Amino acid sequence: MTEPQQATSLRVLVADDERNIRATLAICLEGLGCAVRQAASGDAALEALRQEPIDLAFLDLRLGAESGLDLLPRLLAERPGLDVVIITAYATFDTAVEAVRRGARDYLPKPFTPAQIREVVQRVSHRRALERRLLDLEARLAEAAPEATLETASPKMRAALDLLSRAAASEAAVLLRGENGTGKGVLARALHALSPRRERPFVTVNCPTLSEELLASELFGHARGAFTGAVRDQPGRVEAAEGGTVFLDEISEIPPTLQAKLLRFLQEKRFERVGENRTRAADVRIVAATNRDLQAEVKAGRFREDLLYRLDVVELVVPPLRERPEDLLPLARRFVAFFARAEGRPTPELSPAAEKALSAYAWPGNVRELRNAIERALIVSPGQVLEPESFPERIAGHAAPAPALGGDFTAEEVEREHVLRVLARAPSQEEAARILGLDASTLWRKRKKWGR
Ligand SMILES: Nc1ncnc2c1ncn2[C@@H]1O[C@H](COP(=O)(O)OP(=O)(O)OP(=O)(O)O)[C@@H](O)[C@H]1O
Repeated sequence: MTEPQQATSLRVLVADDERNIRATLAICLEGLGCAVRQAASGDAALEALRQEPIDLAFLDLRLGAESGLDLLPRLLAERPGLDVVIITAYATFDTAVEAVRRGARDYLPKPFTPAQIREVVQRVSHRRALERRLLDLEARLAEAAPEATLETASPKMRAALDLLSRAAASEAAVLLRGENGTGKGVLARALHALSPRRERPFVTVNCPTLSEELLASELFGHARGAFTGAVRDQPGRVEAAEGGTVFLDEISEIPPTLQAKLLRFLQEKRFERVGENRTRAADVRIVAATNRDLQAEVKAGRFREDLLYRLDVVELVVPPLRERPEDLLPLARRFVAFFARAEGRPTPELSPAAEKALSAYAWPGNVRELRNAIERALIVSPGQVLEPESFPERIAGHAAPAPALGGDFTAEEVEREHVLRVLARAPSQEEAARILGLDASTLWRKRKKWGR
């Protein structure tokens, strides 16, 4: 995590009718690295806010004849994110409460010390840095994967999606089965989005990542003191998802005692928080996913048969990527476009050899592996065409041998290979044309002929 932003870049307004106070505060704030504006009246303060993106204002409770409390909402209306600290020689509990009620962040009785000012400035800088970081993370999360597509040309996937949309309308528990990375999480979310519960929360619980106690608490919540670290009452995911869907990922990893609790919850929609006797009810739909053969787990005595039958009222098998070859290239192109956009560069093309390599590879890690391979390919290949070499050897190795000089290839095959490779490494078409000694229109015609 980056360090919270230092006070240096805070822009601070000091609004006080006493010149001495303004000057003292300004010196102190400048000493902390802030850029300071001064205002002797309410109008001057408003004007300063209009002109500059002020972060923090110290506002006197009595600005001459004006009331700082009345001015406060006007300042906030001018700049909604502003932090305001009321300063006053007439400190009373009531005015402090009223100031906070009207939106002040803090309240400082005069005379104040430089240490108090430093503390205020540090608090504000710290909070602002955290806010920015949160916004940044939210933006990056939204960018992390392209919108999942439910379009498919694969008959197997089509059948799975048809079943998904039929199941969505019902209340039945759904079990998604498929290898890692096939998109079970994506489909669980799609099921929720297609269901009548779509306006309510979709909440994921990742079963293998937690200890038994923490998983129980994650699902059903806990009472204060239920275990070490349980410092307050805490609702679980089941409560957080009220009216919506809970997605239990990797359900086979759920320990036996919790299997019993989950079974009861599926039967009665009732549960207790860990460490509490009160029985609560929740209205949620359960969707679970597994990459294991749960029948085999039942036979081996690791998974309760009655729970399995409650979970797989509708069982949906998500085919691995190698069994839906029709989806491979459309998905790959989608990822190429997505990661190119994230880097702010034009979308490169996949060369025929690269397409061939991608199509021939078995993708044991499924859609996730494809996504990661494309993300990496864009990093290592700045040009406009992705060649097999842009991909890791295990994938590139599936490409047909490239036409080589002096080999059994036609002149056009060699020329095509050469031109496409230059296009792949050149930063622009113009530069590629220059290297190849072709004019732009000839290069364009050749590309068109080769379908590039
Ligand atoms: N149809 C799709 N369109 C776009 N992206 C997809 C699609 N299917 C899967 N992905 C992407 O592939 C990755 C893996 O998907 P997801 O996590 O849903 O798989 P999973 O089967 O739940 O995996 P695991 O079993 O490992 O939890 C994610 O980055 C997801 O965004």
